[in-house]
Amino acid sequence: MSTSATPPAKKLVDDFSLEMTGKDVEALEAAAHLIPQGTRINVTFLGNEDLDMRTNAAASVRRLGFDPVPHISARRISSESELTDFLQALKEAAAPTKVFAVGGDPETPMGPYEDSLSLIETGLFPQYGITEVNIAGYPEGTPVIADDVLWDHLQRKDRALKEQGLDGIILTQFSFDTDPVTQWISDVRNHGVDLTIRVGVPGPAGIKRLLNYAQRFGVASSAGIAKKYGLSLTNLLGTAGPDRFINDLASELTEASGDVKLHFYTFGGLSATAEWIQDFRR
Ligand SMILES: NC(=O)C1=CN([C@@H]2O[C@H](COP(=O)(O)OP(=O)(O)OC[C@H]3O[C@@H](n4cnc5c(N)ncnc54)[C@H](O)[C@@H]3O)[C@@H](O)[C@H]2O)C=CC1
Ligand SMILES: Nc1nc(=O)c2c([nH]1)NC[C@@H]1CN(c3ccc(C(=O)N[C@@H](CCC(=O)O)C(=O)O)cc3)CN21
Repeated sequence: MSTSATPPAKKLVDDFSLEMTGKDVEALEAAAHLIPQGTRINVTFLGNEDLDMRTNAAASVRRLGFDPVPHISARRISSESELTDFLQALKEAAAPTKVFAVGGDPETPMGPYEDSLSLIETGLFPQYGITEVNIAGYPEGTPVIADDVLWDHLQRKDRALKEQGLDGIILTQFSFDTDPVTQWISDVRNHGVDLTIRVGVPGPAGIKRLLNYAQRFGVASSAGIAKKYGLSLTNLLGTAGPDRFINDLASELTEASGDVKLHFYTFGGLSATAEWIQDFRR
């Protein structure tokens, strides 16, 4: 159950995107009737899945009438041929026009690509039918990368994409607090970056799971933030959804925020998220 969306929040939820893992193909089939045709569905690049699972998941997204956005994690790619094999397999199975290029959590790159800029700079994406590259954004920063490095790379990726005639979108790490998000959106614009921003929000999920992921990814979840979001620290068995977060965010955005949309991290709850969104928009 969720509280309902304010009118600006309804607008913000339009054209949302979702995320699935390579293990979620059956879950996507079950949830498909709840999701508008053409919706962007991202396919994660987790370390415990292989290229076939990811390709197969992207193919199911396409087959069910959605727009696949496969993730490519630079540091998890062991060779150039692994990258081109993956791009070729994706093209044949799912014909994606969009990818999410991200650095990847491994401390040391497993092959020739240290970061997402190196993936973009291979110039390979347009050769495989990709017209839009999504890149990561961190409203709260991220523990392993210094802020000045993040800003520098954001600007360089923006420029590299424009030079290749590729569209770009920023997809953000999830957050439980809208304050750093709205501040960061304004900072992005002040850095001269005009790309559409998809703010990452968790779908409804168990509080324990949400707090675990937050800790793993360096997302703030202090008692004050948890309370504001609706995460009860005394009821870890409960669940929490992003209704307050989305209503707050919608009320804090201004003309100067530019184009802002939402991306839902489903964390194993694809159907629950799709149902939650339907309910929230009603
Ligand atoms: N936001 C998201 O949804 C996701 C984020 N990530 C993680 O976010 C981090 C950065 O990715 P991007 O923003 O695309 O950065 P990026 O690829 O644009 O790299 C920016 C700078 O940070 C360095 N860097 C990247 N990953 C690093 C790491 N794991 N450890 C130490 N230095 C690193 C790069 O060498 C480069 O100098 C990675 O750890 C990535 O795995 C991973 C999956 C999803
Ligand atoms: N730094 C960083 N690294 C990431 O890998 C990452 C982020 N940030 N931000 C959020 C996204 C979304 N992420 C995830 C991570 C795990 C599942 C997942 O479904 N994992 C399990 C099943 C669920 C569970 O048991 O918790 C799996 O099957 O592997 C989904 C999305 C990874 N992502």
